[in-house]
Amino acid sequence: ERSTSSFSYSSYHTLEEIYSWIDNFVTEHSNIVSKIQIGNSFENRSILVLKFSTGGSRHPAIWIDTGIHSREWITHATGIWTANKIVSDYGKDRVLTDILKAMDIFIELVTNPDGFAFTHSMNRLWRKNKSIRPGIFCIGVDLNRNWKSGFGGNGSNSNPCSETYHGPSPQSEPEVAAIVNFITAHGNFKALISIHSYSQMLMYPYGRSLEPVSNQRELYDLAKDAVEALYKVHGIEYFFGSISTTLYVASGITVDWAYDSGIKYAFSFELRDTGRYGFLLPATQIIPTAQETWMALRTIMEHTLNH
Ligand SMILES: NS(=O)(=O)N[C@@H](Cc1ccccc1)C(=O)O
Ligand SMILES: [Zn+2]
Repeated sequence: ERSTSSFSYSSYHTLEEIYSWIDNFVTEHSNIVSKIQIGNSFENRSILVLKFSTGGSRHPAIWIDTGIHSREWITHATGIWTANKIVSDYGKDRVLTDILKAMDIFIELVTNPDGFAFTHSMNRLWRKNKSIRPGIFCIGVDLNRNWKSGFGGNGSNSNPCSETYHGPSPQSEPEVAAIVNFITAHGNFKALISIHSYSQMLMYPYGRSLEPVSNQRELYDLAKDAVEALYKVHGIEYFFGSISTTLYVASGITVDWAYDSGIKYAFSFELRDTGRYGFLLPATQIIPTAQETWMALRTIMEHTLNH
């Protein structure tokens, strides 16, 4: 493909198509977007991040990741649409323009490239990465259990054959280590949003325990505002609250690490639907899902800008 104008935002795409889109997208919007390789996956694929910046050296930053669980295809598709929305609305949407005047936005579209490639080639419902280790006879680690905060706790599994296998040690997986190293080296991230599917929920830490975070009231109120903004678009209802009280206890997760690292606005989405199609959400729902999710993301980013 030579340009993003022939790219269908209402279709699901392969890893190669997404990486090609990224190159075209950065070329076409080089004034505000750049591509950063933050590392390599276990099978040695590039791990790519889009940086949206209007200049400045170390602007406070917002992190968004999609596709950490490879079968959750609606999340990559939503991330791609969101990237295009940002460049389309910059200069037109006052809130977004104010955000980008003061902050940088980083989006990692394919956070688990090996798993994603595998969902296209061999197993559509693959969740984990594709790491293998001597003497271990099942493949992959759950990248949403491999983070240091609460590592190995309840809601993660030490059995390598489990779908929630936490891995041999915190950040053992290159896909997780790459993000930790990048965010830690940058040192000025104010918000992190990790996007999953499905269940229609907007959640914040902690997953590892029922203990409320120090700014729990603020996160509750912000989540409430965000899901109301989401609802106004297509009437889709989300639950919201802390992960452990809204969904289940889960340990070693992205947002607990982010929060404990000082990123006080840490959220995780579970996008559409509530189980009718689940991970196999029809492509006809990509754009409606992305449109409503954008309004929630914009609400969280605006709050981050103003606090
Ligand atoms: N997307 S999902 O079906 O895997 N559910 C997620 C739920 C989840 C999402 C964010 C933080 C902790 C837990 C999971 O990792 O178990
Ligand atoms: Zn998930």
